[in-house]
Amino acid sequence: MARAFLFVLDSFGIGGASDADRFGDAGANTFAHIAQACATGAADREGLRKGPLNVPNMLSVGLGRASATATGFSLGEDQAALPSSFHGAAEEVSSGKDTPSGHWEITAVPVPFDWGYFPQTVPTFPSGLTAEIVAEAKLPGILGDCHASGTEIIERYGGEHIRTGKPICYTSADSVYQIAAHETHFGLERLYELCRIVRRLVDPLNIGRVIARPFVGESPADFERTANRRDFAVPPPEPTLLDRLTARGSKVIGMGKIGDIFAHQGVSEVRKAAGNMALFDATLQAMDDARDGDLVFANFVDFDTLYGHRRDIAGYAAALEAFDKRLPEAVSKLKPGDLLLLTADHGCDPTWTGSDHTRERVPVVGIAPGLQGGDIGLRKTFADIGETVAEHLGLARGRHGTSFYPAIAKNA
Ligand SMILES: O=P(O)(O)O[C@H]1O[C@H](CO)[C@@H](O)[C@H]1O
Ligand SMILES: [Mn+2]
Ligand SMILES: [Mn+2]
Repeated sequence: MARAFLFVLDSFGIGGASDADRFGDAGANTFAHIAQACATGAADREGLRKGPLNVPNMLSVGLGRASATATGFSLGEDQAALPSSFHGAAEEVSSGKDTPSGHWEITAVPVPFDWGYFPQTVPTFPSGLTAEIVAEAKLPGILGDCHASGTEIIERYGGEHIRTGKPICYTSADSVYQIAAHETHFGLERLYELCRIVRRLVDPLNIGRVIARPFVGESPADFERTANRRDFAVPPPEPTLLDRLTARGSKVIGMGKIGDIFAHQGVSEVRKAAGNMALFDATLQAMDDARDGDLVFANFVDFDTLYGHRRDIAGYAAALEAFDKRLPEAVSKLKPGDLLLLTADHGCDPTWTGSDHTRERVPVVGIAPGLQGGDIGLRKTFADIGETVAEHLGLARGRHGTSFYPAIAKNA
């Protein structure tokens, strides 16, 4: 049984989703398009990075082979696989390409129902909803009321927000109601309280998340979002892997956004840190703290928020390279019987149009010292990940997904 470590590289898709055209995403491929841009020098940035995408450690646990399974794209020469490493790709069955759907499906609870979405109109929010929010939260009104990129809308309305006290409300292709407000002029606690009110009011519309997007700065040139983002998600529709683990007394340590994504259900402990690297440090500490039967579940959000949505190819490539450099530190923490698995919750191809997520397959790669490892092929649902971790940690089978544990354990 030992321990399990699940790392989600938020938005690191590898293309090839069979239903991508339903989302307008046919051909989107976060990994391949970044790698191709790097190969041509299109992702060079002075002082940041240069040349071909340099991720040898992820390749050594099978990222290249996982990509080949998803679409046929592989990055240069095949890398020597580490002993006990396994690799494959997984397709999402949930109806949305959002963060909660991806994470819940990873924990063996796919989301078959359709979320509520706000239309591509201005205003985007129903007038009755806005009237209720304004009245209950005693606001002078709202700004935005449209689909937008979070950084651009702060640039556009940040000044007016500070002057008028009206929060900036916007949405995206995801099932979200996002609220940007200044940490001091509006107040961080007041923003969270507003989000709680909105959470309740959008429940009947089946909206997945209300997200507080606090920022600081005094002018468009220096407005900056802070690490105090908070997501108010609806709880998963069924008990997840996390609930099944905590119910039998195991500890689930949720790193970064994990607690919020699961509406704090099944998460024994939340540990946060600002930025991927600080989060990596905190995750290494959590790996030390985990006992047999425990799960450390980490979400590395910068890939998505800072680079995917911002369509910043060089930034995304540099973030992958920085993560890759640290991977051996996590691998060195593994003891016989442990399982480390790297995956993603959806794509966010920085070469794609717009600023939304992209429907993609995700990598399922990792290492399980003591097991044989090998090719796990193309999995039909992310839920296979959750069921594999469940079997590894000694839980009974769940209702969704098929464990690939027998495949990697054979001849161990
Ligand atoms: O543009 P920003 O504010 O980063 O918003 C993005 O973050 C949201 C939550 O992940 C997504 O729905 C997308 O809209
Ligand atoms: Mn995500
Ligand atoms: Mn996102």
